[in-house]
Amino acid sequence: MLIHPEVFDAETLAQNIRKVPHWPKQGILFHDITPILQDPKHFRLLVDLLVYRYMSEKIDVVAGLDARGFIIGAALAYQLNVGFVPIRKKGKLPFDTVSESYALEYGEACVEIHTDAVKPGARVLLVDDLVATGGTMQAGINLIRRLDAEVVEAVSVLEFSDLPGGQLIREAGVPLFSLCQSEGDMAPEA
Ligand SMILES: O=P(O)(O)OC[C@H]1O[C@H](OP(=O)(O)OP(=O)(O)O)[C@H](O)[C@@H]1O
Ligand SMILES: Nc1ncnc2[nH]cnc12
Repeated sequence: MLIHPEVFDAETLAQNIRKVPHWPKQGILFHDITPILQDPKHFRLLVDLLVYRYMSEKIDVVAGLDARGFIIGAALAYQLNVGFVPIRKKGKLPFDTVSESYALEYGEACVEIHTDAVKPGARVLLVDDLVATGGTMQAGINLIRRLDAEVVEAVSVLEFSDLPGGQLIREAGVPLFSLCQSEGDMAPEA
């Protein structure tokens, strides 16, 4: 049975995101969603809020970004009764892939998707835990578009509203739905 969104709201989720200063490097305030996942009520709330949003939409497949997008995306796909496609960090997928490189606040990364993972014209929901610079989500959008499929909406648990990531995604023509917004990912001076 689904938790109705009026029973719990997304503020409950925001309160369960742990902030870890100076991880993975000095100056970054890491927003850790694992406390949501490890509590069955909050994990269900997170997934059910998204199930309610998309259960009446025509979605062909959910794609999840490595790594926490796998957890949320797979649970959502299961409930929506559609398939799940992983978009993985470089070198992990065994079959033919297309790749996109991008910059993170704390380094560089490259993500890949199997070339047969989504059909041309498929309506895809793209899921990750967080949008900071938007580089990861944008790379995922580019991959899906390169397979001639459509990103119906990009979904995140948390969006940093003081970074341009969300805006960039929307300007790329993809609606972004974030359950929570937060300002500032800079850790206080040590
Ligand atoms: O909007 P962006 O600036 O691209 O940042 C967001 C990404 O950063 C984090 O993952 P990370 O790359 O740290 O990898 P991980 O999932 O392996 O922890 C997060 O889970 C997003 O995928
Ligand atoms: N501050 C942050 N916390 C968690 N994931 C991130 N990805 C990029 N910046 C991040």
